[in-house]
Amino acid sequence: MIAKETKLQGCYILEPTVFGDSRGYFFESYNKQSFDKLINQNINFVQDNESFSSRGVLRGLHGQKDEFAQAKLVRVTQGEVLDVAIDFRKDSPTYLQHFSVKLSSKNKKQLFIPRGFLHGFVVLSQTAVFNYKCDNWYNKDAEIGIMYNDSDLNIDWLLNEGELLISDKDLKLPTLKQFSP
Ligand SMILES: Cc1cn([C@H]2C[C@H](O)[C@@H](COP(=O)(O)OP(=O)(O)O[C@H]3O[C@@H](C)C(=O)[C@@H](O)[C@H]3O)O2)c(=O)[nH]c1=O
Repeated sequence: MIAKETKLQGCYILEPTVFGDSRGYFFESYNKQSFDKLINQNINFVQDNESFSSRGVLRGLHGQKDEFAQAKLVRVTQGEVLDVAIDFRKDSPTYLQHFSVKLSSKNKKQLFIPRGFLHGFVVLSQTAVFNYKCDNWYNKDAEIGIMYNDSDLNIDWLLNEGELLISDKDLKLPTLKQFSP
């Protein structure tokens, strides 16, 4: 596995070492010892999630507040998505900046998103299976979010607005200007 820090402090792109042979391939998708060493932190993941979505489905921008914040290690095991991490840490030099990367079952890239970030993705392939580890439990009451098309964040989702499929819940999220913590 190799890791490269993105422009957002503490947010890393990881690429596993893939062993291919006549049978197919093998790779370690997560190994606590090497992962912690690569990102120089001790992360204790406690929950694994999986979602399935069709092309155009956009989930986000989501986070959990205060002591319920979650760091996430995200990857795609079928299809391709554009994944977006937004630095939502008030004290960070890159506060409100975002980082986007295509994650796919083909490139096998993973993104580590620290606590205090918002996260979202849009599906670029016909369908996609999205898998992620979280270092804190889901807490419905601690959920926070910002509207995906917030004009201050100005995220390029690569697809046309008409192609997007978004939950009613996400369409009710506030803009940055409306957001009150
Ligand atoms: C996230 C989550 C949802 N749920 C339930 C609540 C709800 O009934 C159903 C669907 O939830 P949502 O609509 O919030 O699912 P979704 O929009 O896929 O939410 C996810 O989006 C991505 C971008 C993230 O970063 C995740 O942390 C998470 O917020 O699943 C859990 O039981 N546990 C969980 O950890």
